[in-house]
Amino acid sequence: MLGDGAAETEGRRVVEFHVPIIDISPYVEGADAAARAAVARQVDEAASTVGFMQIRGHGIARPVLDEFAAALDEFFALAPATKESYRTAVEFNRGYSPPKSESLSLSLGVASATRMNDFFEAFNIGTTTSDYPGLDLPARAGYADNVWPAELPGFRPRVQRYYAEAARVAGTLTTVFADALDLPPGYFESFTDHSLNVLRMNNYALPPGSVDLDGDLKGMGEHTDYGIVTVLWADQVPGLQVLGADGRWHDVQPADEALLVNLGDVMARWTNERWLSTLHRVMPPIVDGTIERRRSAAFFHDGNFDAVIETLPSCVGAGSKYPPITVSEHVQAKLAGSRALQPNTNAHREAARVLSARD
Ligand SMILES: O=C(O)CCC(=O)C(=O)O
Ligand SMILES: [Fe+2]
Repeated sequence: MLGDGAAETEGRRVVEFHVPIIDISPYVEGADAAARAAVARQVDEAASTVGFMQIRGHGIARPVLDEFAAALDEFFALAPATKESYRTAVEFNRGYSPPKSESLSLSLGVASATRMNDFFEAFNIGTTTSDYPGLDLPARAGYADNVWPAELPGFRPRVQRYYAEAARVAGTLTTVFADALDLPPGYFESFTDHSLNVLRMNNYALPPGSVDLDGDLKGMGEHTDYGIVTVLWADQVPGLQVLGADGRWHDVQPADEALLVNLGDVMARWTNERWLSTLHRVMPPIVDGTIERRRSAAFFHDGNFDAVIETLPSCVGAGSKYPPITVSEHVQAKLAGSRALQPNTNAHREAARVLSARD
């Protein structure tokens, strides 16, 4: 029996849109099996119905988050020409991305009317070849060197501190996922022991009066994240919208002390869409006719570049919806869309969902 407000569409329960808050401290603190199992059940429910959740009890100390936010402010306050000097070649997802230099909807092969209407600016860091000296990982497959702003000596240690914490939380989440999917403990370790990770720090800000709010302007175009799981820190300012199973966009803001978590395409492929790689976007947060500044930082845990992703045996059911693919092949196709503006022709399932969304 389905409860009030629930219905069934194509075999999937459609529940009223809600991003649940889940306390993951039983996993962070190593509590007993029963407490962990209760967390895994909540994660399975959220992953199967919305693909987004909020986590508390993640163990990231308040000062680490505050220092990280302060570092982000310092970087984005630099002069435009200084920030520009930290751009890297488009094939490397590193350094500075100025406003309107990327188009996230092209990562799905969906062209927007003006193409370049994503006004976010970003600074990216990620896993590098030198993090795994024994493995000889290819820079071109996503392990490019980081760049750091020389003007701000305090930026690097504060960002790296948060990055390490976000990586720890992502690792804990994959432990929860193995339990939630009834897989052997540590199942995902061999797919993530030299994981492509990227931290994208986003700044959504345009000087008052500098914009024509023509309805096509977006903070960040609609997209699904590419990898296994994303840990998202965000200001409590409106802007983020998530596509619900009802085909409508819903506003989402993090609760106090919570981080948002959403699943990416690799997880949807592994689970044959038992779990969702949910579409989301950022609309301009307009307050009193002006765009209100908003910051976020997405930590993408994508998996080893050479990991082959094929449907988990427990999720094959009536047949796989996706052929096997390596993490690198998938991520590079998506990045070619968003950063090099070559529409991704291999994302039919997600593109169809964007085009059918009711605004
Ligand atoms: O700014 C946000 O809340 C979302 C950012 C996002 O979706 C991304 O960086 O992939
Ligand atoms: Fe995203």
